[in-house]
Amino acid sequence: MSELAILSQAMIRERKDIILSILGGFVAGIAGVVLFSASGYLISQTVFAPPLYTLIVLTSLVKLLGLIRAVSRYGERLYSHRATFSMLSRLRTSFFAKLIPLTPGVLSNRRSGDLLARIVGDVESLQHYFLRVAYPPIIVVMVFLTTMLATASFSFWMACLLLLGMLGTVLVVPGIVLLGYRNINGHVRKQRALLSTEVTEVLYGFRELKVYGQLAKREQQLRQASAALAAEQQRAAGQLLRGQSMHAFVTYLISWGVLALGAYLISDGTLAGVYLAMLVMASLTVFDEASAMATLPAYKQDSEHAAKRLTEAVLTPTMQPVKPSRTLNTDHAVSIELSGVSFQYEGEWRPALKNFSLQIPPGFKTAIVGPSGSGKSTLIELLLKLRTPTAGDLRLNGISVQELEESSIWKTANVVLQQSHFFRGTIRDNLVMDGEDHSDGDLLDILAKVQLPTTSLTDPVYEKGENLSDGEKQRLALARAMLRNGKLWLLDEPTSSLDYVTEQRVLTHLYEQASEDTLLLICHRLNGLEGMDRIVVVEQGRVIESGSYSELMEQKGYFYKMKQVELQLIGETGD
Ligand SMILES: Nc1ncnc2c1ncn2[C@@H]1O[C@H](COP(=O)(O)OP(=O)(O)OP(=O)(O)O)[C@@H](O)[C@H]1O
Repeated sequence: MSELAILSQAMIRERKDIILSILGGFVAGIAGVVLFSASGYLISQTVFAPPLYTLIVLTSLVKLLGLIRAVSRYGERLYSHRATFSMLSRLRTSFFAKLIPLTPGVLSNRRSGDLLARIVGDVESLQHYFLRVAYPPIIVVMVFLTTMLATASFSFWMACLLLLGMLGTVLVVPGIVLLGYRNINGHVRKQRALLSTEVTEVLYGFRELKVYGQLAKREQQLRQASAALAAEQQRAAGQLLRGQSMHAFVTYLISWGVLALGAYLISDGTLAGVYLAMLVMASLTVFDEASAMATLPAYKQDSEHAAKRLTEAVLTPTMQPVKPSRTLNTDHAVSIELSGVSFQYEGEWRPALKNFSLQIPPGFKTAIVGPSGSGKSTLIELLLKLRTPTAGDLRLNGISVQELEESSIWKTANVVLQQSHFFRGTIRDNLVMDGEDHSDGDLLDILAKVQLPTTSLTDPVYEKGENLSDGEKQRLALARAMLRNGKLWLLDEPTSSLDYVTEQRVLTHLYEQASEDTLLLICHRLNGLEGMDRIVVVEQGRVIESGSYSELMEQKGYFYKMKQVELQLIGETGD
């Protein structure tokens, strides 16, 4: 199964521990079988009042086997868990490294509530693959074959009975359980995903649901989803229980078979009676070693499914990232070049950007304006390499973005996105996010520039900045960007929630700081754009006008009309 390739590769890297754990498991299994067989033999021997030394030897052997069994079981657990956790840590880091560049795409393709729960759960599920699926059958078969060989020296038919039991417990019972479990487990997964999505929706949309009177209805749906999941889980547990019962049935059937066959062979004179208890004990113990096989199908299903979903999430062909090898020079203003760029969100019927071309020389200040939904924010996401264009080329300093390491782009860019995230902590924690050292004086200076002069660095910030107004969040996000020393400013409606006066004050400081840098500002308000080197008007993913403020006003095209509408709205008359 190709999805399990990642697990197999991880297992190959831990082969030393794996071999040791298999060896430990085999020795523990065989020691167990011999221990109980020797006990059976010891009990039978006592009937014949053997010499004392025979009893001493047998008792010591039993004790020694007990010790060997315990030590090798410990070794097996130690090495198998060490291998598992090393594999898991490798998988976690490699999966995380693959996921990070794809995060925006992955998150937008799937419902995030389900996705988050799934990713964490799926990686955890993989640990069961080695521990409970891959290596137990190897040990079970090895122990069975060895026991069968030993039994064959007493009776060929008894060895055949054990072979039958091995086929039953290693193949037939797990196969039957797997068939039933596959179907039930699919339902459990579906219900779990549904519940997880419902919970996320209710948590995030709690306020709106309450205001619009939909909370009771959503709670009811949540309860139904939870009950449905519990019912499916119960069915799955029932199926596993059936598997364990079938295993016990086969165990006892074969052990009774061994007893009956032994009795027949004794009466026939082909087997000495003193061996019967030993053979029965061997049969019971060898099946005990195989008890893990009854639950194997559940773990097999879970880990295979987890591996499949993780592979889908990070390695679908369209999302395969190109290996970037170049870095962006962070010392100088950056030039931007877009030629014939198109981009379409997955599942969308129309492209967000169509054959979009634009050249911005280093140090240029460019405003991008246009109606809502025209593709402006998408442009910034492509420049930050958060998404990959479907066609065309984006270049920064003449280097294709595909060839650039994301980290070097992010280091150079001072970014304010439409929605900024704030973390629980203090204002200081939320300002200093790049790990660089900033003195309190610098931080307070920046806060004053973004018109937050009374804010203290130790003021608390709640999760997602719940205790901040939208305007405060925007100013804090601007302060965060202004603390960086990047030479490329990518600002997506950074002041849309501010009043005109505050906006102008903040932007004055920002433009002062960015005087030598390249600046791309997305905005809806058209005031204050006179100072821009270029204004680009975008509509339906295309550039429809481009030029300086005066050029566009002279053209009397789209921008001019937008400006007239704005002037009328704020009470100043247009032409
Ligand atoms: N994550 C997404 N998944 C699917 N479609 C999206 C996604 N984000 C944006 N779109 C679509 O892409 C188009 C361009 O969106 P974009 O956010 O770039 O526009 P915009 O010009 O920045 O809008 P606004 O001014 O309202 O912020 C829109 O039609 C939008 O519906």
